[in-house]
Amino acid sequence: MSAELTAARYGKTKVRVFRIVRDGKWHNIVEYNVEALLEGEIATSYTEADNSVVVATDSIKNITYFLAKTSPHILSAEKFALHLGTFFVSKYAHISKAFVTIEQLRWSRIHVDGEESAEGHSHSFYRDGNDKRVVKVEVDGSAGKDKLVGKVTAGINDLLVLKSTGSAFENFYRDEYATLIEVNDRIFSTSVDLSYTFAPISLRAPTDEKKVEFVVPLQKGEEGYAGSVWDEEVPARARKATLETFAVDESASVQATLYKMAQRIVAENASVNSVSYALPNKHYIPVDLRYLNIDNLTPAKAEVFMPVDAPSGLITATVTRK
Ligand SMILES: O=c1[nH]c(=O)c2[nH]c(=O)[nH]c2[nH]1
Repeated sequence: MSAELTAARYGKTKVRVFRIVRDGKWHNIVEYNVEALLEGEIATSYTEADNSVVVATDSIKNITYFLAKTSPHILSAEKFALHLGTFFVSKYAHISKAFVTIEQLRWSRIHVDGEESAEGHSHSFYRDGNDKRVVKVEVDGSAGKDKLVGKVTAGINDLLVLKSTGSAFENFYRDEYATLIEVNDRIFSTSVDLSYTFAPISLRAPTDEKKVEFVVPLQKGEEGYAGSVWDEEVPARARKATLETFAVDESASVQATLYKMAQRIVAENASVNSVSYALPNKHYIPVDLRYLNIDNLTPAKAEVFMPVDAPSGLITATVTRK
């Protein structure tokens, strides 16, 4: 029997980064969990115990903190991920690709009655949700270190939502295994995982010796600006489309609501190529109180429910621009 190495990628994960950007008395903050993985001419580190090709994962962590301190793009997860990926591929001749994933935790300004501005407090924040923004970046230098290509996927994980009506599930396939009762009114709850992709972008290689430069190619308003990942409004529009569609849709199924959410994100974001959702159907079962002669089962009378952790349905799909 013989076998060979067919894939190899390594790096650091769960690098926890908190950064303050001070603008006078106004503080801007971000909290990121960063993963940075590298590919390239590293096979011998696996096959021949040759560590000379290994940029230590400890160094990868150190670089993440170094750029968190020095990158002018730290407040944007997309730009910071692209900056970090560009650095690895530019700095190390034998590293051809970098895969950077950033999970951004929520911190929003506290609003204090009669104090500060409408934007909220200048330096006090709270965690206003357990959903995370997720940005996945691949920086590919395999066609040449001056021909860097960036591939970006971004989205949201763990956005928990529930609606107490406006959801039905009827006319599904019936056979001897179908025990589920059709309902024209039910609870619909899901924990949204959303991701959307942009067309690959070309990235400018750093021109300085230390390879720390990262130039955002074109800003909004500049000639040739293509939107794409540089459009900082995409995350807010995608979150709003998800929440609003969920709220107002008269849902025939998780599938049908998912499709409407994805359609709206594609329609509203010219640079988004495809949208994927993974929606667990978190079941809430009306408690049967017939043994006490109490009706808690007919939809209009169903008031007490048992939330079910497992199993849940899991509805997924990708909608791609034609
Ligand atoms: O919206 C739904 N989609 C399904 O595919 C499904 N299957 C099921 O049992 N309940 C539901 N609900």
